[in-house]
Parts: sequence; structure tokens; C-alpha cells
Amino acid sequence: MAPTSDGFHVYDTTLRDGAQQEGLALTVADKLAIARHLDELGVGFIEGGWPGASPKDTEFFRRAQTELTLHNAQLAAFGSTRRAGTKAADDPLVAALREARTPVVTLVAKSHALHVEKALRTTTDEGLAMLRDTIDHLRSEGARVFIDAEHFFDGYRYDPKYAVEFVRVAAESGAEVIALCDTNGGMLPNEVADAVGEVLAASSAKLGIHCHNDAGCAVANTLAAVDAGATHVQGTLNGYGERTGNADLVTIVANLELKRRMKLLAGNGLQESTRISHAVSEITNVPPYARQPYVGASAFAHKAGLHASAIKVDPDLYQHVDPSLVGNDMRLLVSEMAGRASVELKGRELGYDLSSDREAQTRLTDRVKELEARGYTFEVADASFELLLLEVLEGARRRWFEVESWRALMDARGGEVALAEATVKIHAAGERHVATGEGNGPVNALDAALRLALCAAYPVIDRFSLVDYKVRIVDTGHGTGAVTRVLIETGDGSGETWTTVGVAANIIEASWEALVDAMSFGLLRAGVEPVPAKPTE
Ligand SMILES: CC(=O)SCCNC(=O)CCNC(=O)[C@H](O)C(C)(C)COP(=O)(O)OP(=O)(O)OC[C@H]1O[C@@H](n2cnc3c(N)ncnc32)[C@H](O)[C@@H]1OP(=O)(O)O
Ligand SMILES: CC(=O)C(=O)O
Repeated sequence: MAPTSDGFHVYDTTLRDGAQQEGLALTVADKLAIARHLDELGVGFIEGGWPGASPKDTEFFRRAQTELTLHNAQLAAFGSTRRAGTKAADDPLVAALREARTPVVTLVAKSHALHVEKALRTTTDEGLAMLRDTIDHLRSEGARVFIDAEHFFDGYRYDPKYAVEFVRVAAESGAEVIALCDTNGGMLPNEVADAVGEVLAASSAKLGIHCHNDAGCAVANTLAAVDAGATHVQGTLNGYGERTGNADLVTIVANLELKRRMKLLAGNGLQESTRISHAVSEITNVPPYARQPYVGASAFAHKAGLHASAIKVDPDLYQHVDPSLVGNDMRLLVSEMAGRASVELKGRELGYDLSSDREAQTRLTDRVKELEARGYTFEVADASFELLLLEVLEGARRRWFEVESWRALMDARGGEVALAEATVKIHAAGERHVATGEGNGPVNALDAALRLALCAAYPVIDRFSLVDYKVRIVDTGHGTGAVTRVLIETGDGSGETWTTVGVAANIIEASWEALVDAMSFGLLRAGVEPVPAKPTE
């Protein structure tokens, strides 16, 4: 039976469990900024952290009271139940939860009998008393209380009676939600579904699900729990989290909204999800994962020629959903696996209509395959591909300058390169330009010299800068004589960048080719007229 979305909770724990990811360290300002993005995404609850556990999280909740205006979400403070043998009213960490003044408090409590005995070093009766007492206390202070039943599924396997009793006590004490946690992330979907179904048969509690991805099943387990009757899902943006991460909240929600027809996010949240996922990556400084479902840069990128030929007829033939539903875009990749349809669609993406010129499609496809066999790669070098496309269409390479000669020298002293120097001689705008550049390496010096020579003819070049430079040996059988591929990313200060490729046996020569394409494409983008064409030899 399909679940309904009435009263269904989408609960985000990026700022608490997500922040437990190795290498992720958020400032209070970062946390506030991410909370605003999550609210814009339209989740129902944002777990902000554990007040009292660290000064930063205490500060986050203090500042949230005045600096965070949420339009869709309620803020939740996370913490544990009172310690064994104490009173909730006297527990300093419970006091910090009260002082966070959030509408919701989420308490983590141990639902695995062995963990109560071994980790808390107390009895299961005391474990249940800690749960009951802390819920009572926080409810009497006016908070809505949710429970994270830690290690629930392992605990259910170990001692189902205690695990079910835990859920019953939590619900009877007034907890609104009991989120069953696969804390160690080792469950499989059928195990989760069975346990959720059985607990629901034994209790009327509202159950939630909180999964980790250690067995690669976090999203599948979450969906299995929803199918079995859970009505509260927890996850993190981009699947951040301890070890292999938490269930990716956007993937969960996209699956439920698009495939189960549930409306879960406020407003048009789902359509904003790609943008928000990437905006949060900027804040966390964790590079976006290109193959992330729905929102990754490669999620709707098509490389195989046969796929492109079907997509040309109808994109749905090779896509499980329309990318615009999650704010993503379809992209066509041109490579040695391209066919005519690939280059036609890529051309369309770049603003060129090749649809009626089958012969040009064939020539371009053949040229791409021939160059890729020599080590070029066009799927990431759109700018070099566009220059190639124009060359095929026009029968000649567009040029903005003629290269008379170039050279690069290195001066090594005491075993270290002290200076690299390059001289470039070109003809542009009817004149000969000679420039010398220096740099910390020969490519850097060549870049400086070429830029200087070109600036005299085309002042716009001054805005161009090298953003990234990557080298790869593509023919590993030849040691130092192998073929080298260079990819250069160039920007013009507007935030837009373009990538070009060069291939040669010599790294400097490969870099020069990519640099020439980089400057040429920048001039093309800037609308500068090329010099009159010479036919391609
Ligand atoms: C599954 C999860 O991810 S839950 C979230 C986990 N997150 C974190 O641990 C991050 C924040 N944690 C912290 O800053 C610290 O661990 C604190 C402040 C919570 C506790 O610090 P400390 O007092 O130094 O103790 P420590 O880190 O060793 O934690 C163990 C204590 O917590 C108690 N404890 C552990 N789980 C629970 C629980 N669910 N309920 C009550 N007490 C608990 C243990 O019994 C132990 O108490 P004891 O010191 O009296 O023996
Ligand atoms: C509470 C929690 O994060 C867990 O059990 O995984």
C-alpha cells in the first residue's frame, strides 16, 4: 500500500550526524547558513547539533534564537537521556537541551539491551527509567520529544522483547516519534522492513527511520521502512555522516516524491535540490560527488552513442526521471563512444544546429574518435570540442593569431629550478608581437608570455586567468616517452570557465596546445572576430 504524506516528517540531521563526517568541520556561521538552505529546501525539521556537548553547538542554538528565521522547518536540539543513577532535572546535558529553547528535542537512547549493560554499565530497567524520566522532564518543560532509538535493529535481533518494550515506554511517556536507528549501518532492506512491520503490529507508536550507509543500503533501508509503515525519515544532505555516511535525504525525498507520489517538501523544494546540494558543498568544502543520485553533475550525463540516438527521439528513453524535476540538467558527453546523434545533441547544447547536415555529423564524429584514439578527451574539454566543431563546419580552424615561434627555458641552480622563462612570437591584428614571460615553471612562463603578446592586440585577454591545470600520462607503456594529456581550465573573472585539451609526447608542447585553445576560445566567447581563415591542411 502506498504511504500517504499527511503527517509524514522529513527530518534533517546534516548539522548533527552529518557533521560527524571525517574531515568536516563547520563554524557556527556555516551551520546557520546550512540551516537556511535546509529551510529553503522545505524539510520539516532541522537537527542543529548537541547543545552542551561543545561550545560551538551551544553557541549555534543561542544565535539561532535571534539570527535564524525559519519559514518551513522546526529546529530540534539533540542530546542523550540523563545518565544512569541521576535525575533528568539535575543532568547538565539535559539542562543544555532545555536552554537551547527549541520546539523539538531529540533524545538518543539505547534500545539494545547489551549496550545498556555494557556501554552504560547499568540494568535494562534503569535504561528504561532514564528514557521515561528524561521524556517526562522535557515534556513538562514544554518540548516536543522525539527519540532516536540507537542500535535498534541490532538490538531487536538480540533481544526483541526489550527493544519493543523500549518503544512502548517511549511512546507511553509522550515521545511523538520513535526513530529506529540502524546505527552501525549493517542492515538489509528485508530486515528493516520486517522489524518495522513487527514493531508496528505490537505498538501504536509513530515510527521513524534513521539509517547509516555501511552496507550501501541506507536509502533502500529507509524506503523499506517507509513501505512497512514508518512515517518519519531522517537523513543528511549529500549523505554526509560518520564512516560511510547517513542516508542521503535528497535521494530519499526524490524517490518518495517522484516515485511514490508523496508531497513531502514545502514549496518547490525538490526543484531547488540540485542548487541547494551544491551550495551546501561550498559551505562544507567537501567537493560535490558527481555520481550522486538525482543532483550529481553526472546524474543525467550521457556518453554512449546509442543512448544519445534514442535521447534525440525522446529523453525519457534513457532517463528514469526528468532532470528538471530536481533542478538538474541533462548533458551530452562527446567522446570516442559518440555517434552522430551525440555530436548533433552536443552541438545543439552549444548553440549549433547540425540536424540537417548528416555529413558534418559524420565528419565531426570521425574526427573526435580519431583524436580520442591519440589521447585527446573531449567530454571534459567542451571549449576544444567547440573549436573542433567550428573547424569541421567551416572547413578551416578559426584563428585569432598566427604563431611564428615559441620557446621555454629553465634555469636550474644548485639542483633547483630558479626561474623559467619563455618567449612567444605571434602575429595578431596585423602586427608582430614578441613577448617574454617568467614563471615558476615553463608552462607558467609560457602562459605569461602568450598572454602578454596577445594583450597588445586583444586587451580582453587581460581578464583571462588559469583556473586549473591537470596532466595525465595516457600511454603508460612508454615511460618518460609516453603521451601526455593536459587539460587547462580558464576563467574570465565572471565565474564562467572553459576547459581545453592538448596532447603531445612532450608535456610543454601539450600545454602549449591547450593554452592556444584556451586563449582562442576566450576570444570566441568575447565575440572577437578571427583573422581570415586559411583552409585546414
Ligand atoms: C549514534 C550517535 O551518533 S549518538 C551521537 C554521538 N555524538 C557525539 O558523541 C558527539 C558529542 N559528544 C560529546 O561531546 C561527548 O561525548 C559528551 C559531551 C556527550 C560526553 O562526554 P563525556 O562526559 O566526556 O563522556 P564520553 O564521551 O566518554 O561519553 C560516555 C558517557 O556518556 C554516557 N552515555 C552514552 N550514551 C548515553 C545515552 N544514550 N544516554 C545517557 N548516557 C549515555 C555513558 O554512560 C558515559 O557516561 P559515564 O562517563 O558516566 O560513564
Ligand atoms: C542517533 C544516531 O545517530 C544513530 O543511532 O545512528
